[in-house]
Amino acid sequence: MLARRLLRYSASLLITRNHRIYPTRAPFLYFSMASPKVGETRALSEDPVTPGKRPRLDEGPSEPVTAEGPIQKKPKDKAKNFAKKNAKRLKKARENVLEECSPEDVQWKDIVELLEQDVVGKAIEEGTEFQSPFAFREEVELEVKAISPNGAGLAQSDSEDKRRWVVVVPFALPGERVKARIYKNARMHSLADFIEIVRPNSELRDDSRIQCRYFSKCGGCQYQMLSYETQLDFKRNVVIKAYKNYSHLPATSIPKVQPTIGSPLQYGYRTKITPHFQAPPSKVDKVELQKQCAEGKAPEWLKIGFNRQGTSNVMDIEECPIATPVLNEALPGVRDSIVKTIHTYKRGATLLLRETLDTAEDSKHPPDTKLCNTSQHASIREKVGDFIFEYVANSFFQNNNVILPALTSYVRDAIIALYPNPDDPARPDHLIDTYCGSGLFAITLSPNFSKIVGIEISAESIQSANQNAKLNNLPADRVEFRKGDASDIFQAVQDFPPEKTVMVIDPPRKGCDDAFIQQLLKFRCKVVAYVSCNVHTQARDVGKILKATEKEVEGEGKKYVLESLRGFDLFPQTAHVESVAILKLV
Ligand SMILES: C[S@@+](CC[C@H](N)C(=O)[O-])C[C@H]1O[C@@H](n2cnc3c(N)ncnc32)[C@H](O)[C@@H]1O
Repeated sequence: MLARRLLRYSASLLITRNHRIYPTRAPFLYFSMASPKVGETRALSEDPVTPGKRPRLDEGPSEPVTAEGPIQKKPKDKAKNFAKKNAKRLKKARENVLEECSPEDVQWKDIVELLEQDVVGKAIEEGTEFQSPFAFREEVELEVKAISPNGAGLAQSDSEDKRRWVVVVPFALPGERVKARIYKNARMHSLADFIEIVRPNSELRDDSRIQCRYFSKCGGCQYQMLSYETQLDFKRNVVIKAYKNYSHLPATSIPKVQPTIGSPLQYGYRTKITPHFQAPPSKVDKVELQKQCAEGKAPEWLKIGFNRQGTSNVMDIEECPIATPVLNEALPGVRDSIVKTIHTYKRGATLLLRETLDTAEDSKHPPDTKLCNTSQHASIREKVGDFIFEYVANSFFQNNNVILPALTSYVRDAIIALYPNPDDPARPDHLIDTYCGSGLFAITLSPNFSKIVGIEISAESIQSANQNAKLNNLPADRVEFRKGDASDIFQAVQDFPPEKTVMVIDPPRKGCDDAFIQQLLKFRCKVVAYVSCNVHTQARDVGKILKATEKEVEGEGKKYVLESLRGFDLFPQTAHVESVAILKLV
């Protein structure tokens, strides 16, 4: 009987606590939940939090579907395979060391805070940290206690035997009572689908604010029910918590986090969207499909859109209110063209819709007309204040154009504020823009610096950046872009005197590597402006930089201090926050 299945591991397992690994006794793991019915998958325990493919409750079973219906497997084999897979997953989960600053790690810290370290420590020692009190697909009522940086509510049951467990429920706010359905059990927590609000927190929630018909199903937005002011406050708290949890700095070294700067547009701001779709199921009758496609009738299995919340299942999306009007106008046509050609696809694909200024020389449109580009390799043009930027459609550029003047001028002003007197000989006038992309910071800050270099790993972006310098009439002997790995830049900038230099750092989500930080510490430029789309890795890196200089100088000489910290809301209605940290050598 599956219900009495006893999984025994004889080898000692390694379990992590606070990122330390230590051996423990070999645990016996009992699963006492009701046995799964044949044909039903159940997550007894899985790798913590990684949302993977899972059967959608509203979409029926997860078996491969053919034109004749689901392929039937022998029930006995299924149960056996399931138990085997589950045992493997559990073993992996127990051995899993969360990567510092990963989304799982960030959430785990909140779970520990909510449950309290003692409770978590005891469960780990007793080997019960994967023994969920909830069954797969169980519907539960929960009290939401906190909100996670990813925008999901962290909830607990008020029944005594289930209280020492967290349930992560999207679209639920602190102070609310919600109904949710468990779909995955992990270490000391479960993931659940939001079902409904039982008791709203009307101080925070007003559902009449929601502007998207897919909200609470699509995984794109989390905060449409909140006032914009509350969204900005939540994001400020994410910055505060990130520095508390990841910088390892004393509270006295962390300045008061300034209020988050909002986006001038809270809907219709996103200049790039990437809807995707899956290929026709292999058993589909291609001839029949082709006929259907020619008539422009979308087959039922074809979904073109974004991932459903918490899954990698695509949901059909016909409009996206956070995308610009130009992209929304183009979307139906792009979708139709896929419907008509879907029979030609052997694999799924991701579409690109990117807003661009019309650059055609023979254009009949008025100046500054915006168009939707769908080609991956086209040249995109946008303006940031008075500056012009061109870049290849599938390369990196910030996706909220309307906030960029505020973001770039904030970075400029925060640097200048450290040396307000233009005649101050100590005022730095050299700028190194690392991870520069197509030159956003180098070019927008160029009026305030006499010599500028940008470094970037993508040859295509460097080509765009050099072209952008020309487009903005910046001579090559003043502004130059060089292809290179940021970890290796300091060889390339030996003509930049550190005492005259400001450095902008804007790395990808994973932050800077140790090689980069070591070289930065050696170079020791006067000011560092660290812009980041992942405040957790930013906090980690800033902590490393400050601690290293503090240790080296031991109270003497120059060290970095964190002058200011502030979030920018590049993505309203979502939980994302961009963070700007200004460091000064004193
Ligand atoms: C977040 S984007 C910032 C781009 C630019 N600052 C902007 O705002 O448009 C990060 C950039 O870092 C580049 N990059 C990633 N790894 C790098 C590395 N090791 N060295 C240099 N550039 C890198 C990426 O190609 C990307 O253009």
